[in-house]
Amino acid sequence: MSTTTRIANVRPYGEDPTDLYVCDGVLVDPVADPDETVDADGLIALPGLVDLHTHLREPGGEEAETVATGSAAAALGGYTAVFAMPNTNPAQDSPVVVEHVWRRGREVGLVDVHPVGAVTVGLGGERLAEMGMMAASPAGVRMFSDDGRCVNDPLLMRRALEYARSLDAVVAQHAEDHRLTVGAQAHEGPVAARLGLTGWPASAEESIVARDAMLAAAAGARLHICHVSTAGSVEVLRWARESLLPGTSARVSAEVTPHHLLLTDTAAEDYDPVHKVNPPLRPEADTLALRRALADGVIDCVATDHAPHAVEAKDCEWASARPGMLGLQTALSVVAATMVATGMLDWRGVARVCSEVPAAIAGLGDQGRPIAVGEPATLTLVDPDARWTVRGAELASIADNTPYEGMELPASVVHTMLRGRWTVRDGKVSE
Ligand SMILES: NC(=O)N[C@@H](CC(=O)O)C(=O)O
Repeated sequence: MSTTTRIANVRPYGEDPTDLYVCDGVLVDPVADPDETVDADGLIALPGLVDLHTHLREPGGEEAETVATGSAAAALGGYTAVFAMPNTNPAQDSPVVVEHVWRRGREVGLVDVHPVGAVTVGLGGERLAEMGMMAASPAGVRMFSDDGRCVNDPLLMRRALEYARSLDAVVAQHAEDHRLTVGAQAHEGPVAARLGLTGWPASAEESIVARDAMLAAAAGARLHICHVSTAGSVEVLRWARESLLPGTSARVSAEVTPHHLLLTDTAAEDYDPVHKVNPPLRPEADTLALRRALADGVIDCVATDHAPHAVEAKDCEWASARPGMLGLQTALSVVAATMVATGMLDWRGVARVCSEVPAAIAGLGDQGRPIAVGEPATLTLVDPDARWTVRGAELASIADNTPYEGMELPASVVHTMLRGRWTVRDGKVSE
């Protein structure tokens, strides 16, 4: 028998309080005697968050994260769908591996897990992977990326875009010209020079963004730029939108990570590898340009680049440490701190950049939907007035490499609902 739930006094998108009713996984008209009432006084309802950029590490990196622990972190962070990047071991470059990750996601059932397919075999940058076979697998892959590596060869990138177009898929590029970042450890600038760390120049990212926008325009294909980190990339994207793409069938979208909205290159001054990430943290002028670009739509959405690493990979000297930071459980709070508290986005804007737009970029039909009768009951309920202190050891991930350790952040996720089922209640994963 169907049960009905009333979510009482909730504020959709931060607007006026109302009651939402849920039955059989969808939002329905008011019901006289609901089976369950959840008091949501003071809470904001957002459509469930969608992350286009997550590293779940399974298969092969289970000492840092698994589909189960990463799904728990995602649900606790308010996410209802995540895209799992293919730099696993073996890589997600074949139908069998993407299907494995997709099935594990369904077994765990806390969040929709969409495996991203590799563009090239083994992320080796030499031969295209079986993109068509991955698209045809039960995982239905529609996003391809070599994330962690750039598809550096322009001819291979062109072929990938053309092939993706025929599959109605998007290529997500990790924009880094590897010829310009050999040995790079931190943003190329005065801070890295002072610390004696080899620099990662902004132009290594910006030149690939420009090149790939042109390749996408010529191919009439869909390109997504991962983790945009510089003011120059924003200007290239703005130019592509205004001058290059009109009149073509191409689409170019872009994401920014929470850590690039909040943290700057000076974080490396403590030489703590928890602050080492790819692309590197940039100077404050970039951070502020990224916030403005997210507010005005030149950057389309937020993606976490959740990158768990085992202790051995981080508890070492800077140069040997692996790049990457946890992000799933802190993303919404960092967006609240950088975009809402600064007045640059309201909660409707947060719904747009953390749910609606990423769902549209990935072509998800049943996520990022309006909070309205007849729509899926896939929701995140947020306490905008809460403040909490981040403790890596208390996060659901196996790894604890959060750059926000000990930091007090605003806004917390209280409940998460996936198609009418609570995945998180009162800040805890539902059994
Ligand atoms: N973003 C990161 O710093 N790390 C990513 C991959 C990458 O290097 O982009 C990871 O998989 O750890």
